[in-house]
Amino acid sequence: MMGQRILIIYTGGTIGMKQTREGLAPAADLAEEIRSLVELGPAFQQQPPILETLAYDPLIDSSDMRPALWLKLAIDIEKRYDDYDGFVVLHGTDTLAYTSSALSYFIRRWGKPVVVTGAQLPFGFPRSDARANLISAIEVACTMPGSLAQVCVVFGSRIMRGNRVTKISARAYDAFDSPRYPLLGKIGIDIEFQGSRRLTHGERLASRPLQAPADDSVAMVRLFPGISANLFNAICSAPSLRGLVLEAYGSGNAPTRDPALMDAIRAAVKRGIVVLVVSQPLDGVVSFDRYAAGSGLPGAGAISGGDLTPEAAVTKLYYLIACGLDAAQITRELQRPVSGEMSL
Ligand SMILES: NC(=O)C[C@H](N)C(=O)O
Repeated sequence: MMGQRILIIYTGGTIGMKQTREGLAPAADLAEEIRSLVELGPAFQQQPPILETLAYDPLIDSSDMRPALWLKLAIDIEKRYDDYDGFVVLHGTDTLAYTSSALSYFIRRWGKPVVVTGAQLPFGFPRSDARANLISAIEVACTMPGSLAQVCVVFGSRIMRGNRVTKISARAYDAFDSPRYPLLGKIGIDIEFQGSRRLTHGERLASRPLQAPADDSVAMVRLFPGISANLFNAICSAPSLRGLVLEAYGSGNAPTRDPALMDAIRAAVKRGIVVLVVSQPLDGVVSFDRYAAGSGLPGAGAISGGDLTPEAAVTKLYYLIACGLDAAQITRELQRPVSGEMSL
């Protein structure tokens, strides 16, 4: 029997960086290192996987990631979907949670693992996590049970649903967590999958052609004590704005004693801007009826994002815009999951 065929797409990030005078910067020779990778886990001793690589040009620090690139990544994977058993995406950690969320929506074929990973230290550095993360990602791509196959993030000791992760550390090797949803599995001496985290896909939108969404069609605002209607109006006056993620306090609370702010939100919604509310705490869920202070936002026409992470919320808005939906359709689609990103 042949080994699994895995395509490794290298987008950049610390995992393949080299030291330059300006600091760490992406370098191209990681693809060579991957090809010569022999130190694969026990799962491969009998049947080594067939690894192929696709390196992007230019390689980027993930701070340069853009919505159009999510679409390109999704198309690159979809085009090759039948040729491989699984996909590994090597990505910088800074915006990895956005990309893994975006891929869970933008890739509209299901049934194969798409594993996103990266590293906190470059491949060649002593004590780097790059090799371990890469090998774990390949092993997960080869062995993930079909019933569990989805866009996931493998990093440090955790296997997580792609649209549930958030970066929690710029220093620890366990840089990501899935605070609002259980892990898909754990990486220790063995890789242990949690078989019950099966995913049901919303297939409704899969036939709609995707257009790269404009960068400035989505914005994100985090509430803070002192936030003013003026500031909110200034952001919402951008003519291209279609959707706004509002990071509210706790279970969706906002300063309801500031009628000007609530009026500004109401006016934005009236102009066709979809306002999607998520919760600021790592382990937060929007539940507007818990506090009186939670009544302001739905009263102004904002929509609950439930337990969506901010990353999954922003990318979902971009995705629904990429599907060509209008404000009423976007509002409707936000109430249900596309790809397991929210609990109902
Ligand atoms: N650890 C990393 O990969 C950070 C890097 N700045 C990136 O996101 O590309």
